Amino acid sequence: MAVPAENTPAAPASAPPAIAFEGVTIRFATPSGEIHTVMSEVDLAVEEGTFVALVGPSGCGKSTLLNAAAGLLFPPAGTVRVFGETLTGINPHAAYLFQQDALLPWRTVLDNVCLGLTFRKVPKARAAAEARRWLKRVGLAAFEDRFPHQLSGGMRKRVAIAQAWIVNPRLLLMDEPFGALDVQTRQIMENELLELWQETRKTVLFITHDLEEAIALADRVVVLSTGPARIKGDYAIDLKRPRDVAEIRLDPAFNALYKRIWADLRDEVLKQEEGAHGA
Ligand SMILES: Nc1ncnc2c1ncn2[C@@H]1O[C@H](COP(=O)(O)OP(=O)(O)OP(=O)(O)O)[C@@H](O)[C@H]1O
Repeated sequence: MAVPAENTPAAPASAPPAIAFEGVTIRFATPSGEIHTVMSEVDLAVEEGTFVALVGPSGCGKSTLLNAAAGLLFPPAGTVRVFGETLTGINPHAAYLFQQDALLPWRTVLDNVCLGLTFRKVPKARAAAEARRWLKRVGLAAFEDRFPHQLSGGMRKRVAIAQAWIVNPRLLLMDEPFGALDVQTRQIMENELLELWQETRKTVLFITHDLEEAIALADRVVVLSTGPARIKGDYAIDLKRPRDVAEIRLDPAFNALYKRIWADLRDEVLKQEEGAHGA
């Protein structure tokens, strides 16, 4: 049975959240010069080691929130804290995975996976050895000399995952990382991500349009309202782990959670649709 996240035991006072948005407001100027408030006074704390999924209607500000967590944009009001420290530049603890992978097309798979270590001045031989270890871990040991265009979508995603994990980030920011994959590949990748997460227990903030994916993967699903975004709902997902994303969908508790969260999300999606059609 799901309980609201606010009813779950609090983390020890000594451990600050991995990421905390405190009263975060974000505005953009529109081309006509008007100010568009994307989110207003958002408070959200993500405890270290948890997997949190963010869902919300299209355009409500999910990616914007992730960009604020990455230190790619700074809110005019409110604070973003990372492991207790106010974020004032690029988040040094975070790795970012986008829907479109950001592999360099002119570099081999091995060189792409090495990138983060190379930037950190890790000696070449050590970086290559570590990259090979990661390529083995994601099942791509035989593909290190390939270029990204010679890989399938799922394989490119595995390279991107190895690229992110190799630098041992404390926080993974994932913006619909599997959105562009076919259904079967997506399920395989979701299970691989869960396996890796289970081993490493990194903090994950994961955006998805797909509520089923959110429930199957996460410890907690946060629903954002249509703009200006605020936290509409916050649900603890206490389904058993380890999980298989296909099997967990058959669990009656999964269905019950889906119904509850969808009731929240559906209202916001309808409001967004009405707004988009000028109702
Ligand atoms: N750099 C920017 N300048 C101006 N407006 C922006 C900028 N970035 C985002 N926006 C606006 O902020 C709002 C939220 O965008 P965002 O991409 O965060 O939404 P989202 O929930 O991730 O959308 P989707 O689910 O469709 O990917 C949108 O109205 C978008 O047009």
